[in-house]
Amino acid sequence: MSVSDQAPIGVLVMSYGTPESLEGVEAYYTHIRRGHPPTDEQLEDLTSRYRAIVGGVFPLRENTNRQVEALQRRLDELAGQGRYVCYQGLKHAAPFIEDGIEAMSRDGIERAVGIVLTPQYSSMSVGGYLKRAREAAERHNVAFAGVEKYHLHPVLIEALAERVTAGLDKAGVSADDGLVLFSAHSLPARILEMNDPYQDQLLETSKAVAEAAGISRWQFTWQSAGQTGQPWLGPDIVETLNGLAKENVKFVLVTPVGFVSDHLEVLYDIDIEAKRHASELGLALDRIQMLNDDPKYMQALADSVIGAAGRYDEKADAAGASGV
Ligand SMILES: CC1=C(CCC(=O)O)c2cc3nc(cc4[nH]c(cc5[nH]c(cc1n2)c(C)c5CCC(=O)O)c(CCC(=O)O)c4C)C(CCC(=O)O)=C3C
Ligand SMILES: [Fe+2]
Repeated sequence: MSVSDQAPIGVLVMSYGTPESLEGVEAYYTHIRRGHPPTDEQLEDLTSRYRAIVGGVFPLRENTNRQVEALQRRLDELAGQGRYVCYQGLKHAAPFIEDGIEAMSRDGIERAVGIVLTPQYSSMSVGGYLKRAREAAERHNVAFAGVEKYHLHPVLIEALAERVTAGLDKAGVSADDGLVLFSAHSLPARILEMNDPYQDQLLETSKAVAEAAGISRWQFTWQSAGQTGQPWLGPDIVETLNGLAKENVKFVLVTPVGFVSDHLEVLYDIDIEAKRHASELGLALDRIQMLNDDPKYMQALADSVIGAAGRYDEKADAAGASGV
């Protein structure tokens, strides 16, 4: 093995990003809206949702920091200290995806792997992250290998199944009495015409978790759809809960499978909004604990990163074999 094969590989850990303070919500929202500032009403609406979950202090960033530190430790354990070096790259906040690649380049990193903190691929989610990362990497002459998905990684499925079982146990409900409601962030319905794998992968994750946890009663629903005037994928969780109440379901365990962390779409959209709606319907609603820095989740991420980095070794082997 040549010296360069031992050189550290940069790991760009990407996520949606969250503001650093309530004052930072406007700049964050403007970035999400591709540079168009929100109206006062839109800004107040989003700020009040953050106020409701974090009460003015911002724990959300620290949560991501902890995940990246835990992934770094796991990679060190699996591959040896110094083999992988993690950097953050956020979609809508600093350090942006491009900042992460730039930092790698400054540190002399020549090869990078990118992974997103969401398990399923959509051209509108993971595809967008990887495109930005790849373009930045090209500008900086850093080789880049992206992880597109890990939605059926056996250790991820195990981690989610454990949390489903724990959620049902906590409620004192057997696997057959409660209904497990898998959920994920909706996207504009036009992704269906684009043959996007998002919906299929979400259903594959849900089915695998249900099987691993021995659950027979489960459904999948969308949540957190945007208001863009165009149709988004449905049914939304509110409609789904209405239907379940009519079927006399008494307990629902919401299991977000497209999210891995405690953030706004979970702490507000499920814990406050969906819960309030469920209670109006006389339906008990609880949610699984999010994975955050769960050791099994870290294992699934580390394994996916090492798998993607393996593509560099294959290339090196092929080059060696052909004498290039
Ligand atoms: C697929 C998907 C994921 C899951 C995959 C992934 O993780 O990437 C995700 C995650 C997240 N979305 C988040 C926050 C927001 N998303 C918004 C708006 C939008 N999301 C979209 C899609 C997704 N979003 C889309 C198509 C829009 C419309 C505008 C656009 O085309 O981009 C808005 C604007 C206002 C609103 O509509 O509420 C906010 C505040 C936070 C962080 C919250 C925190 O701070 O904890 C997280 C993890
Ligand atoms: Fe979002």
